[in-house]
Amino acid sequence: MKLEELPIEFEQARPVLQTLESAGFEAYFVGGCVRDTILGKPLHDVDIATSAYPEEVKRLFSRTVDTGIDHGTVMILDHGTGYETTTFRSESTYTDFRRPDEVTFVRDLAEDLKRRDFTINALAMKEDGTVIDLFNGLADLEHHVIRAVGNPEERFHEDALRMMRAVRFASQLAFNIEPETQQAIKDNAALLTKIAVERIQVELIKLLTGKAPQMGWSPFMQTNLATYCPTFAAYPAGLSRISNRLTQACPDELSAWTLLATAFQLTSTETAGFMRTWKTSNVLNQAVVLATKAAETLLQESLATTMLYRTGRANLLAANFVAHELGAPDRQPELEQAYDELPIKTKKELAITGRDLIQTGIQPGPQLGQILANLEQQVVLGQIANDPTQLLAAAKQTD
Ligand SMILES: Nc1ccn([C@@H]2O[C@H](COP(=O)(O)OP(=O)(O)OP(=O)(O)O)[C@@H](O)[C@H]2O)c(=O)n1
Ligand SMILES: [Mg+2]
Repeated sequence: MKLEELPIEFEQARPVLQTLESAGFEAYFVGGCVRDTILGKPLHDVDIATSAYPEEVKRLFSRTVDTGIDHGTVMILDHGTGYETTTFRSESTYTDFRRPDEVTFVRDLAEDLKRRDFTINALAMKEDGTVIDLFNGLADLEHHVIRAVGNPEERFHEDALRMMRAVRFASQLAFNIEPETQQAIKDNAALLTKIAVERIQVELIKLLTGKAPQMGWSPFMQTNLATYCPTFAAYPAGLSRISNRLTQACPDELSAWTLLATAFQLTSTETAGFMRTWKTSNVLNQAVVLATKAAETLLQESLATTMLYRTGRANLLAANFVAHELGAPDRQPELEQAYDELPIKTKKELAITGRDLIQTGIQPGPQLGQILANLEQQVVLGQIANDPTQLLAAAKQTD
């Protein structure tokens, strides 16, 4: 197969391949960029593999950075925004189910491709668009199949995260996992416990935000990968709820986490602990706690004005998505309207500050905080205008 018209990203990287080739080396585009081009999907990074050893690559270009030199990866900055170029590798034994014990550089493309995870990811492309397909990746792309390269068991022993990659690609591409590959995941699912939670998390979120989430979620459940994800084994009912209900891609990471916490029926404290186990950022954790609370409320009743205010716009949208997926009516337009009509959106917008109150003679302290909080609530509820004169008068009355 030869692709006649290549996306602009390849055109820009072409001089890198040409330089390597004129020096007598082989060089190819590899991995996700080839797969996504054939699928007609937009590219996010262009990876290059070459027979040149790292030192040889560095001699051929004037500006390079050793981004992963031990693994053979050099960043070439001579053209465009920079291209990661990795020397063909053949990896030996894997004792920890994560990384090879040692990396051996080789001159042969086939050696490199046969240690890659799935046939659709083991395609290489020359700079002229010729596709090298040693493992029938093109047929699998055409038939929408995720199949391990060679022996699936070996591939999952090399890196157990690949089992999560299988289910996330199934969701992102709406592909089916080939039965032997799926069976090998089931047989080896427990190896997931060897993998860092940060790496699992990335794949889990890609699964939930993928365009066909059930195509990933269903093998994720059937192979027991779900049970070996941190914390998940404690929530069988919540997991089934997602299996039975989820139909749409989560619009973002916030919605994905909110979906999990809501389906698992976590309290705010439990949600915060759950997110800490998954090692997500504090900013995201706080948002998920608020959105989960709102989603749980939306599943029972409508949201009070103070809750709209406390939750915030982005968290409300996530809460509505999740509540809707889990069976509540879609209230997005009315929630957005109600939120946009709030007289103020944050405390910062309140027309007076603590300092203003102190200037009128109110003593600093907890009582002042309480007065301010009451005024804030009254403004949110539309009981008083957000006007300094009126707010100060009301403050004096309560003092
Ligand atoms: N555990 C892994 C991770 C990556 N790869 C190989 O390295 C390539 C690039 O990896 P990565 O960028 O992580 O994945 P992509 O397939 O490019 O997918 P994405 O679109 O998410 O970047 C993959 O295509 C695959 O050939 C692999 O064999 N095993
Ligand atoms: Mg990639």
